Amino acid sequence: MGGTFDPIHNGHLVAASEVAQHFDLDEVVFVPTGEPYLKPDVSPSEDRYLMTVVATASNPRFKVSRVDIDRDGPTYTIDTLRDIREQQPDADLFFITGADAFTSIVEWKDVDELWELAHFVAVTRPGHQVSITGYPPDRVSLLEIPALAISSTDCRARVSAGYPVWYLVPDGVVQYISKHDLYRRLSA
Ligand SMILES: Nc1ncnc2c1ncn2[C@@H]1O[C@H](COP(=O)(O)OP(=O)(O)OP(=O)(O)O)[C@@H](O)[C@H]1O
Ligand SMILES: O=C(O)c1ccc[n+]([C@@H]2O[C@H](COP(=O)([O-])O)[C@@H](O)[C@H]2O)c1
Repeated sequence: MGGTFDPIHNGHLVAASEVAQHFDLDEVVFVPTGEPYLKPDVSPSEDRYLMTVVATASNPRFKVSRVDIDRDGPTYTIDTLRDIREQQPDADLFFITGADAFTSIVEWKDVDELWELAHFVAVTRPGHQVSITGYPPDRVSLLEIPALAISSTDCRARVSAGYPVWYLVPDGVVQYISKHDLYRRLSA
């Protein structure tokens, strides 16, 4: 599951857990982006990586990969999947996206090759419509999951405005945000 995770929140974790259960996955690898070229002004990748480590630590089936943050340049999923394929040549790969991310996939780099490297799972997300019609049916699935209307944007705005993010993000992530003074000085 790729994401900017700025910060990781319970919507991400529920999505990963639901997909793992539905597709009987051995593990879910969270891959924080290095340079998400469509998102300006993200927090340092090490902070986003460490929050992802903290958030996933209690689940033995959840892992975190550094492939995107250790690669220079803009982050493209085609590179993510090639790197993970190289590390795990025998794995059957699934790439998890929310409804909004899946809808933009036609604009992603080398989109036609993506289907060869992984099965894509689009999960439902409140406020976002999604359809998988027209995509390769054996390589793309749609999964309805419990609706959690949480976004990283909203979490950042809440911290900036002095509102709590308890129970929107895991406890360890609340503590990380506080200790490292993240999101206090947003301009918006
Ligand atoms: N509440 C949610 N339910 C389902 N999928 C989600 C949810 N939040 C995020 N996702 C999906 O998780 C992936 C990573 O999301 P990302 O890290 O960009 O979080 P975000 O909440 O969308 O962030 P931002 O608000 O900064 O755009 C994307 O595929 C996104 O669609
Ligand atoms: O490959 C691309 O061109 C591409 C364009 C936009 C997003 N992605 C990937 O989609 C995932 C979710 O991205 P985001 O920006 O919604 O956090 C993350 O793994 C990104 O690297 C990938």
